[in-house]
Order: sequence, then C-alpha cells, then structure tokens
Amino acid sequence: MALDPRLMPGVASEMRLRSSASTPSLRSREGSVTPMGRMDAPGGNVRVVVRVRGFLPRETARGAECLIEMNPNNQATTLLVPNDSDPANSRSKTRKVIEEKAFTFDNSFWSHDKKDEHYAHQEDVYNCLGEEFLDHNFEGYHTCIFAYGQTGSGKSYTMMGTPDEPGLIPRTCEDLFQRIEAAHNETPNISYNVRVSYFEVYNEHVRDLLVPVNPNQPPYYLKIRESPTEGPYIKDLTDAPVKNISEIMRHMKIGDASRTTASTKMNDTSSRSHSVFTIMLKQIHHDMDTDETTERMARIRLVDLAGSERAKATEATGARLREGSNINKSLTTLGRVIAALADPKQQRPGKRNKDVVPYRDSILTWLLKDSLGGNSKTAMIACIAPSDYDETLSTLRYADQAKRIRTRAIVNQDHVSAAERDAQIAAMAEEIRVLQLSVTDTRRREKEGKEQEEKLEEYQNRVVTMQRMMEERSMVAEGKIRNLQTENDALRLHLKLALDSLKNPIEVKSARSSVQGGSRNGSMFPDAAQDVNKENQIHDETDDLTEVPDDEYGDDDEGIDVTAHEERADEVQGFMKELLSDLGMFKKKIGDDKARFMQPLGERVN
Ligand SMILES: Nc1ncnc2c1ncn2[C@@H]1O[C@H](COP(=O)(O)OP(=O)(O)OP(=O)(O)O)[C@@H](O)[C@H]1O
Repeated sequence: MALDPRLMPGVASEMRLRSSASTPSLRSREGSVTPMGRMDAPGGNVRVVVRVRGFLPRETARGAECLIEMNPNNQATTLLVPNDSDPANSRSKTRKVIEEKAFTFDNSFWSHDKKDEHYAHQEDVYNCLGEEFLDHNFEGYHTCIFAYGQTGSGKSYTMMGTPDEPGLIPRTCEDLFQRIEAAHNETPNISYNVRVSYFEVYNEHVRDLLVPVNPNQPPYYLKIRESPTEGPYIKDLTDAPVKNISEIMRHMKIGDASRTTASTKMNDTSSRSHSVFTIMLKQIHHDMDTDETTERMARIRLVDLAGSERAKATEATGARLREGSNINKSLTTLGRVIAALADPKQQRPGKRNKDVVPYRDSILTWLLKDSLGGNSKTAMIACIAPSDYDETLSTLRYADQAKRIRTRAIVNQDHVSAAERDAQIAAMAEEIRVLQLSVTDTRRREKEGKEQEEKLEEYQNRVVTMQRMMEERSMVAEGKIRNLQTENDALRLHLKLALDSLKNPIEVKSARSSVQGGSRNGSMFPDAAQDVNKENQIHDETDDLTEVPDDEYGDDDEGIDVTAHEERADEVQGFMKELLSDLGMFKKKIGDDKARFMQPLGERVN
C-alpha cells in the first residue's frame, strides 16, 4: 500500500521505496534536506485570499445591492460604486472621490450566491488553502491563517463554521488526525505528538479558553513572557495533549463556547475578542538501523480576529465602546505592523534602513510576531460583506498591503541520536536537581518575592520540558515496538503460510510436469514451481511442529536440499525468538523509564 502523499509531502515517494527512506537523516545524507535551523527555506509572501458572503436577512430587508464582482479566471475582486438606494452607503457618498476599485488576490472566493456555479463552499476554502497549509505542517513548517474583516463579514463562519458547515479549524483538525491514522498504518516508525491551546485577547488581556469560566469569579488573565529562544509566550497557558479527533474537537468546542461575544447592531453574536487556536504537531521518526531520531515540529495557528469596528455603525456605547477602542488598538497596531512589514525597506537584506516594526504596541501583534514577520508560512483571509462600500474598501486595502509581506519560514527539524537524547535528559535532570536545591535554599532564607518566584518558575518549566522529553522517548520506544510487531506479524504470517503449504501439499506431479512441460502454466514462474516442490518435500524429514503423518507426502523427494530448508526454518524461529525477547525488553525499559522519571517528576510539579 502506498503512503498517503499528503503525509510528509515530498518524501512520500521515497517512503514508498523503503519505509525508512523518509528519515530526514537518510535524506540529509543524500543532501536533499535542510537540517533544522541551519538554512532558511526561500522566503514566501503572505498568501492573501478574499471571501464575500451572501446577504443577511437585514440586508435583504433594506434592499441592499451587491457591490462586489469576482473574476474566477484572474482572481480579481472589484468593488463597485453604490447607487443612492441603499442608506447604509450614504456616508461613503460624502467622500471626495468614490470610484470603482479593483484588486487581485491569490484567491477570490465567491460565497455570495449559493446558486452560482462558482459559489465557494466551506469545503472549497479548505481544499484551496487549509489542505495545502497542513501539507506544510507535515513538512515541518509553522503556519498561520488569520481571518480579518469588519463585524459580521463572515470571519467566524470561515474559521469555525457551524456544525453542519464546519469551517477551517474543524476541517484542519479532522484532516490532521486522518493523516496521522493513515501514517500509523503505513509507517509504524513515525510517532506523532499533538497538543492544542486556545486563547483569546480581549481588551488587551489574554484569557485561556480551555480553562472553564467560573461565573462567580472575575476573569483570570494570563501574563506574557519572552524567552530568548522561543520569543513571546503566554505563561501557564493550557497546552493539552490530544490523541484523536474527538479529543481535539472537544477542546475546540469548550474554547469556542467560552469566547467573549456580545450582541451588536451589526451581528447578533459578535466576537469581541481575537481568538487564537494553536495546534502543535510533533513528528518523531525513529530509524531502526541507526537508532537515530529525527523530530519535526510545526505550529498551526488559526486566528479569528475581532471585527474591525466602527462605533457609529455598531451603535456601541459605554463599556462596549471602550472595548471597541481596545479591539481597534490591536487592529490598528496590526495595520501598522503590516504596513511596516510590507514596506520595501524591510525586504532589503541587512539591518540598515529598517524601521522598527511596532509588534510590542499591542498584545495581539506581540504574540503573533513570528507568524506575521518571521518563521511561518502565513495566509490572510479577508472577509467582506457584499454591500458596505467604506468597510469593504478598507478591508481590501489592508489585504492588498498584506500581499507584500514576506516571511522566512524554515523547516523546524532536529536530529538526535539515542545517546545524545540520553545525555540531554541526564543533563536536564542535573539542572533540575541544582534548581531544586536553589529553590529550597531561597525558601529557607525566606527571601521575599521575585527571585524565588522566578527560580520556581524556571524549575517548573524545566521539569515540564523534561517530562515532555521522557514522553517522547517513550513514544520512540513504542514506535520501535510497533515496528518489531509489524515485522513479527509478517514473520508469523510467513511461517503460517509455510506450515499451511506443508499440511496441504500441492500435487507434486503436476508441479513437476508443469515445470518440465515448460510453456503453459509453469514457464513464467519455474522457480516458484520448484520452490513449492521443495517446500512440499522438506517435511518428510523435518519439522516436528507440523505432526503431519508421513503418508501425506509424496515419495519422490530425491535430490531435494532438505538441509537448506531446515536451516531456514531454524533461522526464522531463532529470529522470532530474538524479536520476542526484544519486545519484552522494550516493554520493560519503557516501564522502567516511566517509573523512574514520570511519576516522581509529576508529583514534584504538582
Ligand atoms: N459564506 C457564508 N455563507 C453563509 N453564511 C455566512 C457566510 N459568511 C457569513 N455568514 C453568516 O453571516 C453572519 C455573520 O458571520 P460571522 O459571525 O462569521 O461574522 P464575523 O465576521 O465573525 O463577525 P464578528 O466580527 O462580529 O464576530 C452569520 O450568521 C454567518 O452564519
């Protein structure tokens, strides 16, 4: 069976030839793979697509006209000049210049009229964008897809969708686990580790959407920290391991339900926050021949931004208005970040002439720094309403500018030998021991505050990292076991077939005569016929496993090399015994590792 080419694309063909050829270690020897972090993949532009939705009931009621045209041939989107009949566009009439505007994007999705043959369904959007981005993730790239647009333009519908019409996020989750399942059947020596987090940025605060909300308590906001290696990150954000599609969907639904929404005049369930759903995919490939491990890490970020508000249009007041201005702060900063990144000066090599990109000016841009201008393949989905000239023009301009941003995605891949991994774990255990002593010491001195807190935090982070490493080591060992079991099963089958052929021997005469007779049945496979013949004969003198009465066999066994078959049978049996003992050993080793590392660390962390 051939490997699904969507898994580790580009290497599937190599895998087909030999399963272990997928190992980046092998491929790197052939000079075709980029080792992690050493060389940049060629930079790519942010991919920008636009999607227009159909009329909502209130728009139909006011007799709104569609101001959007899309050309399926060149992916152009044109914004038409409104006529005077729609009061929603009266403000745009006060502009000095109001004219038709045309833009070209990577894709223009026409989701306005379901009856139209070019109508873009949720599935079309996924097939066109989501699937390709998931390919990149399996290749080891970080990706980010974010939806931008005014309130009620279809961002949440595109990203999350409805139970009947799921959007990009549930489709990505489903495809991800389908691919993993297919890979498990194809290549037992690759293990997958998937983790998920979901947070929102609301009023310039970060809230963990996977932590249930307690209505009697004030919302709990998380702090942002910066690590020299990982960049900005959210402290204590839930990072849940998920094993299958139903687990990830459960997290997705929990998070989605606790998003901050409110009713505005423009949308009944308006998302007031920017939500970020992140999937971390780790692929661990173990090469049985060299006992080396290669890890590929990919971060999949799916962002549903809050609506780009216009206070007048939403008729927001009080807290809603304040909230709106904070949302705008993030979106305005996002606009400035996009403008700075799209500036040709930023694209030039070297540091000269480069302006500082204002990532730090809002929580959202600070957290998305890498996705916007760094190590990520990024796409923007600009969602537009069909009948709002001003807002649509602003969104299309935003999107047009984003097209010019170039990111520098690299394959996040690491290559570790078993000995290196053991050494890393040992070094980390020592580091943890020293930190533990230091934490105890600080406690004893009862020194207040920050120092102790920082040490404790560092200690806890290291413990968590080490736990992960141990988990991964046990995943590698499980991969080895799966591999051995597959081989074992194949051998068992082989042996069974051999035994079956002993018990039900094929008529020796006919086999011989066909070999001798040549042309008809046997001429294409003379060796096979001889093999069958030989197989039939080895049991006369050997094989105490079969206990088949002697008289079942033909007596024409002269000239057959029985010893060779005996040796082969012995060899197979010996090999199987070794495999079984290896399996036992691995199971024991995993058990030992878990007992030694997992439990005590778990207890310490808690
Ligand atoms: N392509 C589409 N096909 C059918 N219905 C759509 C489509 N796009 C949006 N809608 C509908 O339009 C309404 C508004 O969409 P949605 O809530 O996704 O907007 P939004 O941009 O996320 O708004 P907000 O920023 O206020 O959260 C919803 O009722 C949604 O079901």
